[in-house]
Amino acid sequence: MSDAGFGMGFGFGGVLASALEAFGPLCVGIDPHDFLLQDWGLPSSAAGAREFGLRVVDAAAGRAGIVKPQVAFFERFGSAGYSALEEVLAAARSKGLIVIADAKRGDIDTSLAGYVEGWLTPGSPIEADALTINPFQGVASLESAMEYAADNGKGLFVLAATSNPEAARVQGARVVGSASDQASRTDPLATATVSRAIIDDVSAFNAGRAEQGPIGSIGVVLGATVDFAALGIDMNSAHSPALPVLAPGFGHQGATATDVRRLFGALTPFTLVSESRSLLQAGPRGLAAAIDARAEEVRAALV
Ligand SMILES: O=C(O)c1cc(=O)[nH]c(=O)n1[C@@H]1O[C@H](COP(=O)(O)O)[C@@H](O)[C@H]1O
Repeated sequence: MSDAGFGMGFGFGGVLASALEAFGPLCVGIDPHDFLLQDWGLPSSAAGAREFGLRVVDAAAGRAGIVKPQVAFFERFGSAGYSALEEVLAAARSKGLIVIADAKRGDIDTSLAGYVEGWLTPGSPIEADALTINPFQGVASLESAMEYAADNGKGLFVLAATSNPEAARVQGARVVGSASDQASRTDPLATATVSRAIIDDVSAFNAGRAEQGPIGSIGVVLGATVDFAALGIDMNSAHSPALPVLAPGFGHQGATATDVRRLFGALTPFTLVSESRSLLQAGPRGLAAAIDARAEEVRAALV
C-alpha cells in the first residue's frame, strides 16, 4: 500500500495512514445491542454477540479499514462474552482490519498498565491495535500507557470532547496551565477548557515522539455532535506530528458525512468517521452494501 500523502512513518500512525489511503476514514462500530441482535435473528447471549461480531467483520473486510468493537456489549456476558470478543478481535485482525477496542479504560498509571498490557500487547488474547482511554485521572496518569502503546506500534484514543450532551459540564470546565498552551506560558493564570487541555497534552506527547513519523500514535476522541468553538478547540491549530481523531456521533447521533470538513477543519485528513447503529441496522444481509455506500459517501465528502 502506498502512503496516505503524509508519508507512512512507522508505529500506529503509519498503520492508520495506510488504512486511510486504502479505504478512507469510515470506522465501522461493532455494537451488539439487544435490539440489533433481535433484528438480526440472534440470541441475546455471548454466542449471539460472537456471531454478530463475526458477520460485521466479514462485511467490513475489504470495504472499510477500521472496526471498533464496543467492549461493553461483550463484557455484559462475562467470561463467555470475553471469549466471543477474543474471536471477533482475532478474526478482524486476521482480515487486515485495524481494530480499536472501545473499552474506555483509565486508572492510576500502575493499574492502567494492566489494562494496556492486556489490550495492546502483541500476542495477548485480547490484542487490539488501539484502545479508547478515559483521562479523568489526569493525562499525566496516561504517560506510561502512551509510552507502552508507542513502543509497541499500538495506539490510544484519549476521550477529549465526547459526543454525549452531558459531557459539556465537565469537559467545558476551565483549568489553569494547559501543558502546551502558548497563552499559559506567558500568563500562568491563563485557562483552557478540560477538552482543550487534553488535546494539548496528547499533542505534546506525540511531539516528543516525532521520529515515529508524520502521524502520532496517540489520538483523541472528538464527538461530531460537539460545539468545538464553545470548548475553545481550534481545529486549525497546528499539531506536529498530526493528531489522529476518533469521531463518533455520525449516523444515529445526528452528524453526517457532509459535516466532516466543517467540523474537523485541518484535522479532517486524520479523522476517523465512526458509526455503529446507523450501519448495523441494515441487518446481516444489507450490511455490506450499507458499508460500501457510507464509505463512498464519506470519501466523496472529503474530495
Ligand atoms: O469512544 C467512542 O467511540 C465514543 C465516544 C463518544 O464520545 N461517543 C460515543 O458514542 N462513542 C461510542 O461510539 C459508538 C456510537 O454508536 P452509534 O451512536 O450507534 O453510532 C458507541 O459504541 C459509543 O460508546
